[in-house]
Amino acid sequence: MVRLLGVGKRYGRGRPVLTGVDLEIPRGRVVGVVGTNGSGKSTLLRILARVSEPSAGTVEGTPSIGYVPDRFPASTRMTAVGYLRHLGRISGVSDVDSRAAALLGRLALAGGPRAPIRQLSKGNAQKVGLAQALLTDPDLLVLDEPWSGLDPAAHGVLGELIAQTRDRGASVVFTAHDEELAQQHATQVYRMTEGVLRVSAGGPMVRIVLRGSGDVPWRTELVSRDGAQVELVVPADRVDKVLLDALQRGWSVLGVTR
Ligand SMILES: Nc1ncnc2c1ncn2[C@@H]1O[C@H](COP(=O)(O)OP(=O)(O)OP(=O)(O)O)[C@@H](O)[C@H]1O
Repeated sequence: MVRLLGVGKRYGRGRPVLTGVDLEIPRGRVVGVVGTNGSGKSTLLRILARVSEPSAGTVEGTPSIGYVPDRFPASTRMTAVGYLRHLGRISGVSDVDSRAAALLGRLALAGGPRAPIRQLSKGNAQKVGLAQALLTDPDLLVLDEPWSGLDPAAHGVLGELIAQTRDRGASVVFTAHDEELAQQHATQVYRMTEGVLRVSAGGPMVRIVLRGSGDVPWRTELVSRDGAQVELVVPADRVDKVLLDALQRGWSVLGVTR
């Protein structure tokens, strides 16, 4: 349904934020993208949502899109239901009032559907953002860190909404910081490392902390580097190889957490 080929992104004259990203999102799939702060996840999602153009490569496919950015802009004077009604009418949604009320009810929006959006907390504004993205039954639902700011009850509802979207044959792409959470909800999980996207192994992951100097040769596994200390998240079946390789290169192993 959507395919990115060799997608790159650079803001102004800065260093590339995305490099050679190939990604195919077929119908009925849920794709999770994990990675550290600043690795390029939101940039990738903005390109998928068509609110940003890539600097290199191509984006194929023209699905209808529902997009929730990492921070839903909650500056409007409208009420939640008024805002959804307005958007629904622009998009030609026929039963917009009942759909909006049902979505907001399900997400348990604090203050109810007539709550003024400007007065909502981050999590509640996020719920209006989700309702807005789902209102039109899009072919592709793009969710940037949808779990952040949501309370545990809403976590469950979000999981159900993602599964229902998948079950009606649409696709979902989301970002998350927590690999386990991503594996729980996605059919396929990718890891973004400094703008390079790789399939994440999917099996159990192991955290390794090393101390050493010089280049880090395990780029796809790199989570963070703080001076001489490096943290990697490695698929369990690669742990022995990475540890052996690290010791041979003169790194010390500070910790292994399974
Ligand atoms: N509009 C912009 N102009 C210039 N640089 C930008 C812009 N948007 C993002 N960047 C830079 O691109 C890099 C990747 O940012 P991005 O928001 O895509 O990362 P992220 O993985 O989503 O991070 P986080 O987990 O913190 O949300 C960062 O270095 C960021 O500073």
